[in-house]
Amino acid sequence: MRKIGLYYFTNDLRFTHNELLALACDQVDELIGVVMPIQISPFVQHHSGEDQVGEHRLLFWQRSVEDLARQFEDQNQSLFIMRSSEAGDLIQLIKTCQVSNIYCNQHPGSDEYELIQEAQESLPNIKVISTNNSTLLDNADLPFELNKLPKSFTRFRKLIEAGSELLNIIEHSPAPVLPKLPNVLRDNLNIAPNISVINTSEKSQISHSLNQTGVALFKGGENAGIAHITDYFRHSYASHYKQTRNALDGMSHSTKFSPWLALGCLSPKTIVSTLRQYEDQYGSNESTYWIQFELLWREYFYWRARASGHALFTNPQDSHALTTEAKAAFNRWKMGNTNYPIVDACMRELNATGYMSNRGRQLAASCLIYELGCDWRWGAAYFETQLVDYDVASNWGNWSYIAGMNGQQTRHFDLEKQTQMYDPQHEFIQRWANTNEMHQIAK
Ligand SMILES: Cc1cc2nc3c(=O)[nH]c(=O)nc-3n(C[C@H](O)[C@H](O)[C@H](O)COP(=O)(O)OP(=O)(O)OC[C@H]3O[C@@H](n4cnc5c(N)ncnc54)[C@H](O)[C@@H]3O)c2cc1C
Repeated sequence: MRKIGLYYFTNDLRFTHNELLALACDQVDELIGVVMPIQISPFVQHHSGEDQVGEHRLLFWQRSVEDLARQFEDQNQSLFIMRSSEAGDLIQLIKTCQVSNIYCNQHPGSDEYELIQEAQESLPNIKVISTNNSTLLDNADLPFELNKLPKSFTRFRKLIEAGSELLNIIEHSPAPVLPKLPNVLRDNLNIAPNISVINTSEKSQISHSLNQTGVALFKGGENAGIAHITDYFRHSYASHYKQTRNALDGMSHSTKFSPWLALGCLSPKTIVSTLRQYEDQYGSNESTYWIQFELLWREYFYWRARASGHALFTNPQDSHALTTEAKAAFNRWKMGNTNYPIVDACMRELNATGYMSNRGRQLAASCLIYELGCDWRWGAAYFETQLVDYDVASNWGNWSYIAGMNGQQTRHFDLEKQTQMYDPQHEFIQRWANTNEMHQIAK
């Protein structure tokens, strides 16, 4: 019997160096590639006060999906988008196309994970092949059971680094050859009303409006991501990363890999593999090590999200008790009008570009929680709507970490002192003080 596979793309929007896609192409005779639409949940809408995804995040995602769709077209295939991320729609599609195998990344978000579980429970004969397609490590690599994940990052990192072969990654996965689309779909697309073909020739609706209000700092898609890492490692930035990474702006002060990593346009294995090549050629130092160190933070939050499930989104100090004053402060924070100049500059940068430095994120989060007395989840939810590099595990994990959840110490930053350290001449603050100057991003 012919095997029909369905590849469900979530945060692994890439064609090459996609081990799971290569596996699917090897195992099935016909393949349907579908992308999950970008959406924010009612929980996030409620906590952020926003009813849609910000234009920068949406545009980056659209470009990434289009880039992937183009790679499908190059092999005379099509990439589809689901009309919704409801399990019912997915189940309907599986039944209509007589799918036997589903391939999907092990997403750290509990909603995404449950969707696949629901499909599997309703269709017990379906084979679900789900691997860690967006992390450095696989479940089997972990030197501990997931329910015994170390509480502290340092302990986690040391255990991983002790198994040194885990991080000696040499990548060699050729671009896959796609099986053809199932005949049933090719002959009549109308039989699957819950999906539509991604048309790469249509101009994105929002790109025009974006030019009026902000700056697209990053171009979505695997090709743009590969161009970015190639360019990054062509320079000597990696050899100075540790000294520059905390800067509030400057495109080369930190790697800016995060948007492509978040959507899976780039695999972290590609980055580590390229980093190793750079070290072989130009030598390793504390800075090149530190890029790996930061990628291990990403890894830590991924596994923490997997271990926590829904608990990642809870706050024992429920915000119902919070006053309307806190809500008003939250709205001012979102707009960059808190009267804490460093935080306002960061928030205006986020709104104008969809990006904020790591230092900026820490200060903005600390201010919302400790100066303005808001529920940390409001801020996490707002970041979710805006960040081009939004990643459920890194975002909610970092916020809960600063808020001192999970038995961790709280992280309250002294904004005055941080301004002295990271913006002593107030250049960054000035750049964003006047919203008319939003386009002046430091290069
Ligand atoms: C409140 C808050 C929210 C955040 N939300 C996100 C998010 O939604 N998505 C996201 O990718 N990162 C998030 N981060 C982590 C970090 O701020 C960004 O990864 C980083 O700023 C991206 O810029 P870069 O690629 O130049 O980072 P670099 O400094 O160059 O770091 C290299 C890579 O390491 C990883 N990394 C670095 N720092 C962290 C960290 N603290 N936690 C997890 N991974 C890290 C990223 O993948 C990054 O691309 C958040 C941090 C905070 C404090």
